[in-house]
This record gives sequence, structure tokens and C-alpha cells, in this order.
Amino acid sequence: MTKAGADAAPPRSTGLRSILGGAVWSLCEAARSNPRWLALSLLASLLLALVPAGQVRAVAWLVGTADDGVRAAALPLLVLTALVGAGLVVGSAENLVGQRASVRLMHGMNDRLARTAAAMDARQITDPRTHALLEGSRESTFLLSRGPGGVINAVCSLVAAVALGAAIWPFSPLAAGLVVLALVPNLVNFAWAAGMQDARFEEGATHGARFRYLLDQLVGARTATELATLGTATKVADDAGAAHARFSRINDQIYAALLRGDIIGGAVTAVLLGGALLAVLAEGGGAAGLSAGVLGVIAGLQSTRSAGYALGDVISLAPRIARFRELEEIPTGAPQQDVVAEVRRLEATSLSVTYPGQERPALQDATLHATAGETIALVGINGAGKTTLVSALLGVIDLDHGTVEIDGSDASALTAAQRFSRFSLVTQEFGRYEMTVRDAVALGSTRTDIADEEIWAALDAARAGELVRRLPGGLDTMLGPQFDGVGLSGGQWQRIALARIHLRGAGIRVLDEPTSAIDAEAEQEVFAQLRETAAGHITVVVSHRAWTLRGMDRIHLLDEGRIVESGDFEELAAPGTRFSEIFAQQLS
Ligand SMILES: Nc1ncnc2c1ncn2[C@@H]1O[C@H](COP(=O)(O)OP(=O)(O)OP(=O)(O)O)[C@@H](O)[C@H]1O
Repeated sequence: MTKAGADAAPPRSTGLRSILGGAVWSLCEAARSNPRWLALSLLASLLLALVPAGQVRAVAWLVGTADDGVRAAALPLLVLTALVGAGLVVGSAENLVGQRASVRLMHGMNDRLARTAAAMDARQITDPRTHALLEGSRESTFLLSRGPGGVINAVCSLVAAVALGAAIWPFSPLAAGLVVLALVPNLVNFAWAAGMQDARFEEGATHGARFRYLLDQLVGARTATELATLGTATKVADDAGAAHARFSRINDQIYAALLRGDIIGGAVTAVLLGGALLAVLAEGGGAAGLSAGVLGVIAGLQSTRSAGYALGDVISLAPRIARFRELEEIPTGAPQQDVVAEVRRLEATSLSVTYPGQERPALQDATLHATAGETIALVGINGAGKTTLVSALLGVIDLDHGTVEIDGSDASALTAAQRFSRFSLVTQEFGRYEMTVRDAVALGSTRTDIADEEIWAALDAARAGELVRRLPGGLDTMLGPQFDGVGLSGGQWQRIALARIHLRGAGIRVLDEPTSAIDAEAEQEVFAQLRETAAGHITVVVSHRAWTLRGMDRIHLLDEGRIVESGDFEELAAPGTRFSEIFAQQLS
């Protein structure tokens, strides 16, 4: 049975239909992934399920022949030995087949998960609900891959219990009935346990996730170094300890409840099986009936417990299966379009955005325009609304009202892929892809036939060419520490990200703080290069540095979500403007 709070994300209890639906889905997935192994596993499990009943019959046969000498006992002895041996061999084979099938199924599910995520557009992937589904499914594939095994176990344990009942029936119909009846407390107990764990899961998972997050901060290279320098890592360790204590407390409560359930279920089962033993004694019909009956009742105990466990597994998997299926059913956007290199005009009119749960809009009536060859800047203090305006231009957040037009057409009429194909974007949280330099830069373009010359040109444009030429493997050099690659500074990573947008070459370039980690000299070079290549593009830059704004065609100053001043650098830097007030230090 799934351990309480052992993985993240909140599955919820579901009805019988969803449990049966989940079980059928599991089997269909296994059949799709590897039909031969599923058939083998099913066959082996069914054989195993029939072995205890066979043993009961063989024991009765053996004991029945005991008075007739060794010769008469030879055949039943042989059959019994064969059954025990077959049980061991088939049991071990079934285990291996099951494990192999489950690894393969997990691989298939992980692959589908990766492809589902890859097929989503930026708007879908930033949706919190979709994101939670992706995270939860990523953590569930291991458990989901064990689903078919759980369903087969549940069915075969039921078969084993019923077969045992049938094997005992000739000696004692009452004992047979009681063995089958013993399924009831076990099934009820484990079904209840699965539901109870489900109900408490969310609470426990939240504390577990908090613990893992804090632990990540303590061991992750960047945060661990910062905390060690600050000497405050123990504060985070204390918080992690407290989160884990809360997680453990909930787990303790769950286990205490499970124990109570097990004791009650076990006691009822013991009474029923005790009754079955008595019935065997009373109705058993001689030594053969007695020994076979006793063996059958004891084996029945094992089978009814296994059936309960396996059913609990099937029940607790149902919500995770539902979540995985929900994710796969989300319609993904049209395939990625080829990048559109020519955009003549971008026009935003009266854009307003209010984030969910907020009363004040983060952006109010923002209007701007730019034509090909122009570079415009968005500036303002932290939280002024610059990134929100960028997101509104890209179409990744909902607008309260307003329109974005690209080349005179309403951008909201484009599919997400069509819209993104007109943009190159470097965000504040650009990716540090631990790949070869070639692959990390090539991510900028959807094309697959990118020549090395194009990669070098992009690297040179981002002022990263020299850096890469000095690396031992050139474009083949692995980046980042995780896979024995070279370590890069923050600014060097940022230049690789800039190389991606140079390679992409889309009509509208959006750079949100593109040089925040780059030194002043290199920053001048990066901006010089942006100006050199500005002719064919519309460039929108978010910046905090006054002097980078000098060459801009227009600067829009945002304050509390509104564009409060617009103009070129000289106009805005004139005394008395809000711009000169904000940038007073940098302008002096
Ligand atoms: N996802 C979000 N949910 C709710 N509020 C948000 C969200 N993102 C931003 N905000 C709020 O919207 C406002 C504008 O944020 P935005 O990120 O656009 O500012 P910014 O000018 O880009 O700031 P910075 O210079 O710090 O990057 C802020 O008050 C911020 O708290």
C-alpha cells in the first residue's frame, strides 16, 4: 500500500467508477506498452493464485494415501513437491516479469509526460492548474507504473481466495464459506485505509513539499553558498526540521489509524478463520480433510490479506491516474510555427491587467507602439508593471481590456504558436541549460538544420564568441556543473541566453533586463550589437540602468502600473521629471 504522504501533490478520494476506470486504464496502458509481458505476468499470477488450492488438494490426497504405503504416496508426494517448486519458480518469474514491465511502462509514461509538456505553449504551461498537474504527474509515474501489477494482484488474490474456498469445500462447506467471507473485513479495512490516507494526504504533502524545498536550499550550490556566507543555514535547517516534524506528526496519526484498522480487521478475520478451523475440525472427515482443511484455512488468511492490500493500492492509485489522464486530455496548441523574421509594427492600446485575487490592476491603460528598426525601453521602479506589460504584449496573461496589434492585425486572433513565432524573448529567469554550447544556443530556433557558422554568429552578436573559443571543446563543450561541464558566471550564462535570441531572429525582440548580470563594458558591447542589428527588428528592452537608455528611440516610464512619462532620453532626463527623480543617482 502507498505510504502516507510519501509523494507530493494532492490526490482526492474518488468513487467506484473512477477506481474501476483507473484499473482498466492501468491494464490498457500495460497492454499498449508491452502486451507480451502483460500476458506473461497475468498468466504467471493466475497460476500462482491457483497453487495454494492445488496444494490443499494434494495434501488431502497425500494424507489419504498415507496408510497405503510409500508406493501409493509417491504420486501425490510428487505432485505436492511439483506444486511447491512451481510456486517458487513461477513466483520469482512473476516478480521479475512484473518489475521489467513496470520499468518499461514508467519509461513510456515519462516520455509521454515530457512530450505533453513540450507540446504546451507558454500560456498553457504558466497556468497554475496545468503546472500543478505536471508536477504531480511527474512525481506519480513510478507509482502509476506499478498500477497494472496492483490490479493483477488484486484480481489474482481474489481468485486465490475463491479457489481455496472451492478446495476446502469438499471437507467443510462452512469452513470454505468462512474463508471467502474473510475477504470482507480485509477489503473493507484496506479500502477504508486508502480513502483515509487520501483525505489526509494533502495536508501531509504540503509539509513534505515544504521540507524538500528547504532541503534543496541547503544543498543547492547557489543558495547553500549564500546561506553559508551569511551563517544562517541553521535557520533554514530549523524551518526544515519543523516542516518535517509536522509532516511526521500527520504520518504518525495516519499510521496510528491504520494500526487501529488493522487490529480491528485482523481480529474479525481471526474470528472468522478460527470459526473455519473449528468447522474443519467438526466436519473435516478424517485426517486428510483435517490437514488439508487446516492448510487451506491458513493459506486463505494469506490470500485474503493480499487481496485487501492490493485493492488498497488500486484505490489509492485511482486519483493519480485521473490526474495523469486529465493532463493528457488538455488540448495542446498548434505545432510550433516557423519564426517570423519580419514585423513592421507593434501597437498596444490601453492594456490593463489585474492578477487573479488582486484588487488593484498591475497594469492600467498602457499604450505604446514601435515600428521596425526602433528600440523602445520600459523603465520604472520594482513592481511598477514592466514585466506585466511584457507578458501582455506576448499574450501570456489575460487582459482586463486593451488590444495588441501586430502589423495592423489583432494579435489575439493568432494562435499562441503564431504569436510567439513573432517574438524572441530573454526573461529575467532565463534558462541555464546544461547542454553543449551548440545545443544550448540552438534552442533559440525551431529549425533543426542550424549550421555552426550561425551558432558562432549568434555567440559573437551576444559577445560570447571569445569566451566559447577559449573553451576546450568549443561548441561541443558541456556547460554547467551537473554533467562535468564547465562552470559559467551569471553574466556568461546571460550571454548564452542572448545568443539564442540572436540566432532566433524573430521580428520582435523582447529583452527583460538582458544585461543585469553583465559587467559595464560588456553591457555596452551587447547594446551596441543590439543597435547594429536593430534595423530589421522591433526591440523592447526592460532596464534599470539609465545610461543604457540613451540610444533608445522611446522610453516609457511606468509607475504603479501606468505609463506616466514617454519620450527620448533627453526629454525624460530633463529636470523635474519623475524619470530624473528615479534615476537621480545614475544621472548625476
Ligand atoms: N503572478 C502574479 N500574481 C499577482 N501579482 C503579481 C504577479 N506578478 C506580478 N504581480 C504584481 O504586479 C505588480 C507589477 O509586477 P511586475 O513584475 O510587472 O513589476 P516589474 O516592474 O517588472 O518589477 P521588477 O522591476 O521588480 O521586475 C507588482 O505589484 C507585483 O506584485
